[in-house]
Amino acid sequence: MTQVVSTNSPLLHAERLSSIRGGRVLFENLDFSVSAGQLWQVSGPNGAGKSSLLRILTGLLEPSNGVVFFDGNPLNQNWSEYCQQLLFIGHKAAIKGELSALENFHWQQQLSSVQNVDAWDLLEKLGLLGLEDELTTRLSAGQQRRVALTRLWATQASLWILDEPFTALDVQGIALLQQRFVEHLDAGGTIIFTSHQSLTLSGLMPEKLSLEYRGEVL
Ligand SMILES: Nc1ncnc2c1ncn2[C@@H]1O[C@H](COP(=O)(O)OP(=O)(O)OP(=O)(O)O)[C@@H](O)[C@H]1O
Repeated sequence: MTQVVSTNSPLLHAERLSSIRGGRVLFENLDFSVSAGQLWQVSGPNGAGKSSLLRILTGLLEPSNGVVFFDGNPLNQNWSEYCQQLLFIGHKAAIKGELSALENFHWQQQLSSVQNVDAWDLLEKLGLLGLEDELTTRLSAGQQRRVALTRLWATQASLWILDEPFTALDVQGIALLQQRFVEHLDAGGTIIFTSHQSLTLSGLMPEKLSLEYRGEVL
């Protein structure tokens, strides 16, 4: 069951966020608010700073300037609550190549708060049945992505931050993931994701945050 934060303030609020990396200003003075139950898509060309922004929102990367608020408080003052509510899947899917799909699932289960889901049902849903004992490093890119995404069916986190979750998925995988988005949003959950593609499932109408590529070096 998704835990929904009850608050009148935005779930997540970015104030005057700036990021300078590799000697380039990626973005400056970004202000936006994400309410519980919303779907946000961060888009922009390669190198525009999408992953950097997501990592700042997760607290993994310090902004050069600005503050991220969760439930009305700066992240560092609300850290333990934030970690309980957050599920982050980065661009490089967090799976262990030396473990099988099944072992990866169990490993993830031990790391995070999870719903009681049947691993075999989940592997079947994600088209991984029959591959459960294969080392994930030997799976295709799309299959590895599917292993990483099993977390979305097992988590209790209400806020999902997902970097390129659709990468490498086939048509059926994309549809499955979009359906999972719908279920999470219907349950009051919140999703912020990056993608170069448009969502195809009707009913999924993300708020858009577009970053531009700024080539000038400081
Ligand atoms: N670890 C790092 N150290 C220094 N600079 C970095 C680092 N990672 C990224 N950068 C800089 O930040 C810029 C933006 O990277 P980022 O990954 O946020 O872009 P992106 O919009 O997610 O790109 P893509 O669409 O290719 O995934 C890069 O072009 C690079 O100059």
